[in-house]
Amino acid sequence: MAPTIATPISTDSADIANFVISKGNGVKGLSEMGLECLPQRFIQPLEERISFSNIMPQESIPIIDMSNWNDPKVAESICDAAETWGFFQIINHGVPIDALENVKDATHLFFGLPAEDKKKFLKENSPSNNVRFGTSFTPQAEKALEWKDYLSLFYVSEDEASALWPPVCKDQVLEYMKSSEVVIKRLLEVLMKGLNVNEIDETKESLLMGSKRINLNYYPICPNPELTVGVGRHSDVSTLTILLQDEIGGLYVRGKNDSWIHVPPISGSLVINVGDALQIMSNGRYKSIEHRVLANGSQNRISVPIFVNPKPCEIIGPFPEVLAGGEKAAYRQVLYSDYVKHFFRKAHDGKNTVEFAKI
Ligand SMILES: CC(C)(COP(=O)(O)OP(=O)(O)OC[C@H]1O[C@@H](n2cnc3c(N)ncnc32)[C@H](O)[C@@H]1OP(=O)(O)O)[C@@H](O)C(=O)NCCC(=O)NCCSC(=O)/C=C/c1ccc(O)c(O)c1
Ligand SMILES: O=C(O)CCC(=O)C(=O)O
Ligand SMILES: [Fe+2]
Repeated sequence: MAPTIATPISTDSADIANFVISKGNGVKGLSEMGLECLPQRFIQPLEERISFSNIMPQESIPIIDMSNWNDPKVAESICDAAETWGFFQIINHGVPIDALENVKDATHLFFGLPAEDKKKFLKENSPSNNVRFGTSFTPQAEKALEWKDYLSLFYVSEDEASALWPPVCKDQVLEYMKSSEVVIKRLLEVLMKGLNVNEIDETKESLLMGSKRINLNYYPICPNPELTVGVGRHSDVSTLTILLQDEIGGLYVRGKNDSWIHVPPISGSLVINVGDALQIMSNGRYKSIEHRVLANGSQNRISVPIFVNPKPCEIIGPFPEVLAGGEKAAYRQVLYSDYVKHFFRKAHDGKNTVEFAKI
């Protein structure tokens, strides 16, 4: 008789949720048990799984060389990309390659920690609301969980980060955030000029980039990648998102007519996307486009998005400069922290978040 292999958990949904979410093992813990089948809790309805017939392999989001960022042609391509695609990649952006490599290494270091160490940063144990380790986006609101673990860090100050962020990654994350400040400002300046906003004064700075959140995402090898997702369809609630991905790939952006376009990894590049806050402030000129991430059956993937956001206490709405020519406001004035709470209280649901602010 074949020996029975003791499994550390049953496949019962409650046991799986306890092991993954409450015990701090994450989906990485499940993946490393060598499961042969995806547990039921992660199986997405058919319509949420990526069908390869809708993927456009010949299409690509723009790739913009930032070395001559003062060149009006570069500015034009940035504004065009933000209007037409909502997504683009930048190369020669000035963020040192070492800073990118170090933050990717640090992401692997954090997720490589034993569950007991990562558990200290679960919502219920974390020393601060600004530091959170978790699995999936909103497990309490989701019918099917996403195959993703994350560490989410809301930046308040260097001192707070030094005191509270996980020691294995905090220096590298802070260095990456600091070294990306220049390119973030340049992008916002260019995008604002395209809206007739010629100066980012203190008020505009707080509206556009008054807060930042950085997530370290870990997508472990999945036993049945075709049945689940790494991240479900959503648009970001940020002003702009600056995303660093590794060499694995798997991010898809919504194209025309229900199609999906892959964002191929380009060594040293950064993916930039418009978030809902910028869509609202530009009165719909710049678009926050739906995107999602596939699970992978053979490789572990990481990504590191920086969400550049309005300050939570700011009231956002279409800029007066955009409405000056008589254009009608498509969005009402909303308190940004109300907008974010609305986003965090529901499962990912494509482009629906922005309905909250529509007139
Ligand atoms: C977000 C709020 C408003 C929440 O504050 P507060 O009211 O004190 O409550 P809270 O208990 O911290 O969180 C409220 C809920 O949001 C959820 N939440 C908070 N932070 C996160 C997070 N990082 N990831 C997932 N859920 C979160 C919590 O689970 C809470 O749910 P519940 O416990 O009420 O059921 C506050 O922290 C704030 O104002 N932050 C500043 C602005 C900000 O952070 N903006 C976020 C931009 S992030 C952004 O653009 C995208 C993030 C994202 C994340 C995962 C993905 O998978 C993804 O695709 C995208
Ligand atoms: O992992 C990625 O490539 C994208 C993740 C994402 O969309 C997000 O965290 O908001
Ligand atoms: Fe996103």
